[in-house]
Amino acid sequence: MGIEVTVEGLTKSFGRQTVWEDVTLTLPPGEVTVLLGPSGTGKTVFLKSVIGLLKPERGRVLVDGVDMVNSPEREIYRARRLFGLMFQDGALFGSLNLFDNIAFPLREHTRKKEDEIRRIVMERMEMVGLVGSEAKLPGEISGGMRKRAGLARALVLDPQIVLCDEPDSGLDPVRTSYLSQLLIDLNAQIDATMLIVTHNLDIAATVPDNIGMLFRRELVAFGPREDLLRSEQPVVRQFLSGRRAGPIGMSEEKDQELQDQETVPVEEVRPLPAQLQPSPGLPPRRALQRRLEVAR
Ligand SMILES: Nc1ncnc2c1ncn2[C@@H]1O[C@H](COP(=O)(O)OP(=O)(O)OP(=O)(O)O)[C@@H](O)[C@H]1O
Repeated sequence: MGIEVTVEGLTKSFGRQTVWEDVTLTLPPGEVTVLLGPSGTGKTVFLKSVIGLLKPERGRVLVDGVDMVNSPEREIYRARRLFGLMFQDGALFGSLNLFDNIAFPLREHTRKKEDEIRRIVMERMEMVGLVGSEAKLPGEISGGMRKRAGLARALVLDPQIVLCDEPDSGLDPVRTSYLSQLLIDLNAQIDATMLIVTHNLDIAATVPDNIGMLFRRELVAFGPREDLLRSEQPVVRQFLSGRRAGPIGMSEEKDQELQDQETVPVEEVRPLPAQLQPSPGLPPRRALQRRLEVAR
């Protein structure tokens, strides 16, 4: 089962530049959360802070009793084993074939024998639809395949928390739909807590249980998918509709004067898109069952 991640009063700066401050949120166990925000608002910095690769100046990130900000490095290192991390470009080693890339964390962090490693790698490659491509080099496959390989590699150590940084970047709309389904299917299979950074509005609308949004150095919104998709908050509405009128400008913050001159177009009321369900044959998502139990 996925592990809860609790973020309390987190503040991160680089020199005099505050990236965001006082961020507080909870990622419930096994639930999928999408983190949105204009470019440069610190989404990647947030992921790196959650896993303890960057050190915020204030606040805590609690994971399985370890504070990923303030605990001793040894404990943070141990807790990091609970995470699977998928970077934007798949971050594969160019000289290793897909099998060896995906096997890498197992060879590096465990003492498993080669036949056990083969079993796990093939199982993960099957999950992401890459069986048959074991011998290919990253340079010989498409961007979408590289992303799926990055995802398979993020899964080999049986993570209970999966962090994905823009898993859709560079993918065409059809591949992005497949990726959305893959993320939900993986969640149904492994029940890991997932945090996905994306700019893709279809993913935001159909994949997560929760959505958060960073803007102007703050977490300006966080809540259930349905609430965010229906939100009347100008910055959330603007981002989700992709229009120019609103508080977000080309360089993140728009001049108030300019904003006052804008006429915000009346949006047609669209039905709320349904959340994706696991593919036929897969188990139901346990996180949703847990939510229902809590609501009873
Ligand atoms: N190691 C670092 N040292 C100094 N500044 C950094 C460092 N890493 C990130 N930043 C700054 O922090 C800010 C947030 O960067 P980040 O990459 O997290 O944004 P983002 O929201 O993920 O952007 P995008 O959507 O474009 O990927 C940027 O201004 C960036 O220049």
